[in-house]
Amino acid sequence: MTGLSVTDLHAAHGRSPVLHGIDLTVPDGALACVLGPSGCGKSTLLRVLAGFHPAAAGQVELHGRVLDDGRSRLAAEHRGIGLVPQDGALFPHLSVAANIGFGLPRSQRRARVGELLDLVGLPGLGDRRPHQLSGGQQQRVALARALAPRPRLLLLDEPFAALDAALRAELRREVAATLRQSGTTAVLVTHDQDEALSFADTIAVLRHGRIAQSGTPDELYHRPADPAVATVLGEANLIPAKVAGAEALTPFGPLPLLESAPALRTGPALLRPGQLRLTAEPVAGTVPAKVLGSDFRGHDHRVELRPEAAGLPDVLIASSDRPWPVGGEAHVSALGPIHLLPEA
Ligand SMILES: Nc1ncnc2c1ncn2[C@@H]1O[C@H](COP(=O)(O)OP(=O)(O)OP(=O)(O)O)[C@@H](O)[C@H]1O
Repeated sequence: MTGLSVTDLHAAHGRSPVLHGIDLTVPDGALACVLGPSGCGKSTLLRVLAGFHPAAAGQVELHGRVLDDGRSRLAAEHRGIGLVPQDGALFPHLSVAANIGFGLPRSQRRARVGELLDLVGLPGLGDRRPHQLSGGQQQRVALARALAPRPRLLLLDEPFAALDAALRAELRREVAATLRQSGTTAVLVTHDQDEALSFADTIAVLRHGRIAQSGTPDELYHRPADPAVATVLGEANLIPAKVAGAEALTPFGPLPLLESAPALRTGPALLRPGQLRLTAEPVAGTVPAKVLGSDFRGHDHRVELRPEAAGLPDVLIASSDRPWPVGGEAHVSALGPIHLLPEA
């Protein structure tokens, strides 16, 4: 069943159009992510969904009920939509329990607040004030407060942006688990591709107020529609390729194709850093390269290389399980399958 359905949605700030025909479908209970750079219209989209900003045209529907069709709109307080803002926006003078129970009928408050404190992993902290909590705990309270009235849709506006990297990763895992446990349909907006890839069942890439592509994280990462989407989802090496039978001819030799019947015959092929292998000695099919940089990232080393072969980009990015001496030589080979993209 469809939870949220957005059709040909347009919105503007004054006379400046910001959203130019957004189509977005989020199945009931699914977690969706809208990924895009600053200024592409993410917050405007969330505000239209929440009912704080009017649609200029198009339609927003939640569980079959029209919320806005560009002419009439349902007031924000009647939409059953929760919002977790970037900074949590807790009431500083109220306890954690009072923050969570703020919008609830008095009779339900105690039981529901206790349930939510357990759900977000903060049992026993109901009497504290927000300033007595860490940043991550405050965001969990903001999530609990948004979930308290059992919203039909939860909107999350870069809710982890202010947290440090380790806590951000941990909290988004917890939040995704909490939302799945409560069966809540949710839309998260972010400019962080790791967040989108790890959080969502479906990702929509927003570019200049238009959805450039939507699909599962796996589809978008491995089969982006164009070079710009490829880059938004993570580091991308784009190398020239030409289809020949079941393979593509590339400067790394013939490589198998991801699609059995590719739509394109030539074009840049996508190789993620993990698809490049480095060896100290040349072997069949390797391309020599100079090591420009080697950075340890915990789980791997990001190696920047300048290939010494015609037809390749100036810089290649590889992922390696060991560091490579900067200024030294490495030999690069590529692993298929590869996916062809239209020219940028
Ligand atoms: N209140 C406003 N009045 C006029 N223009 C606005 C207003 N709010 C946003 N805009 C413009 O609309 C466009 C989209 O802004 P929006 O805040 O939706 O983008 P965003 O993707 O959420 O950006 P960020 O990630 O930086 O928050 C931008 O060009 C912005 O300057």
